[in-house]
Amino acid sequence: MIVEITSSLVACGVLAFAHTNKHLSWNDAQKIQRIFNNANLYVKENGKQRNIRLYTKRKIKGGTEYIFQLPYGLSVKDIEARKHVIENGLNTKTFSLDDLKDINWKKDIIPQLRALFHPSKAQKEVEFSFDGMLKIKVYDKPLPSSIEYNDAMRAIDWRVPVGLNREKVIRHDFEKRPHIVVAGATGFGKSQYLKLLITSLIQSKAKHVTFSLVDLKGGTAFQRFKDLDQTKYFARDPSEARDTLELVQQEMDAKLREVVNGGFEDVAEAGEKNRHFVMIDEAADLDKESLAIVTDIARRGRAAGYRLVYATQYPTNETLPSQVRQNIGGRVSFILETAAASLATLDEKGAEELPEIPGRAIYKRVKKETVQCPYISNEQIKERITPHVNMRGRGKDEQVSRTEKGEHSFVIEETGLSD
Ligand SMILES: Nc1ncnc2c1ncn2[C@@H]1O[C@H](COP(=O)(O)OP(=O)(O)OP(=O)(O)O)[C@@H](O)[C@H]1O
Repeated sequence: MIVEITSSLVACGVLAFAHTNKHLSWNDAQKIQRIFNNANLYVKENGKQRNIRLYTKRKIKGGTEYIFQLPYGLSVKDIEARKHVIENGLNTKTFSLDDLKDINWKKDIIPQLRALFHPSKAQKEVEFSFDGMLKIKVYDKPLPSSIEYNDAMRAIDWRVPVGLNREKVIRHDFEKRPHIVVAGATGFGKSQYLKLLITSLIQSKAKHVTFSLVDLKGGTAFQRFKDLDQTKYFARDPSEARDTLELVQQEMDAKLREVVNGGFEDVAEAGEKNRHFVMIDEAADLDKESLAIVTDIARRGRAAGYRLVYATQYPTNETLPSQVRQNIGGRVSFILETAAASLATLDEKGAEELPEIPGRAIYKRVKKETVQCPYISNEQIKERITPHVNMRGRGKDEQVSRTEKGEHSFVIEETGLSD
């Protein structure tokens, strides 16, 4: 009897509270408009405040898309920079009258009310796009925090997986955009992503891909790939890196001459199938001479079939010179420590606001999107690359040589890499 009276009193209290505080039952479109207003995302025209206006909404997989009209003068970039404010607002601990229908009034009400306010209920994520109208996708659940790699995600031709959004695998096309930057604070998935890149290229283009691997983290990231048939150069300190890059530059020059002398614009037109990937992990540790060569590869590599993958934990205007940035068609950024680092990588803020989840990244070509990079285990890598590991006794016609200073660097005569 006492329990029933208490329950009824609490229920009346909750209903009265919800009724007098109508904002608690606002839908997401209303909340978004309110958040825009409070975050100064509006314009003033002839002394009047102009806000975003809801045009329509529609259900999408995992959430709802709201389509708004933007007032003249409100910039999409400004809105994107406040993504975290909008997400926080949508996830502020509130409940709607709808939530009350799940309450069992015959049971103890207090724990059920507590559960309603529990933060785990608040996990909405938003994504923006603009095509004349501002589209805000509100997802009820966040992207998975870990996705295991499987072969359905593999590279297709030179289109290499970057990660998954909520609908599909997003791939980077190295034929359309020959170079990428990979940036991220330590421990959030750069090396893991480079390993995925190499493995998936081996899976799709074993006969046509060549690697020059520059691993300035002491050889740890690329170690398992150094004996691949496809690995031509392997360097693990700044001096070996310089030697390697000089050799790569000479070869690139020769290839360019060949292409031009053949009367072609680039390797694609010349029908050349091979591509040479120069991958550098911790590019900030390159010396000045090496950085100049990397800049040259970024500038002239496309036509010669040379592809640059430039990874760094410290993206700044010095480590990412403007000539490199101008020629980079794709950027993959894991969480970064500062807005300045995000600006240096993506030309805009935002990577500093990513959740602290390894593998969570912003991928930017022209537009950007948030993805979860698949996780590939060392066992999975081994399984896929072992047939390509160059073992003595396999009777291959190979020759290991060393660059002048690089005791561990080697050159394998290119055999079996082309048709
Ligand atoms: N895509 C991913 N999915 C799930 N976990 C991941 C992913 N990428 C990385 N991790 C986890 O984070 C750890 C660190 O990743 P990784 O070595 O790639 O970081 P990093 O950015 O290269 O760091 P550092 O610059 O210090 O070497 C991995 O050992 C793994 O446990």
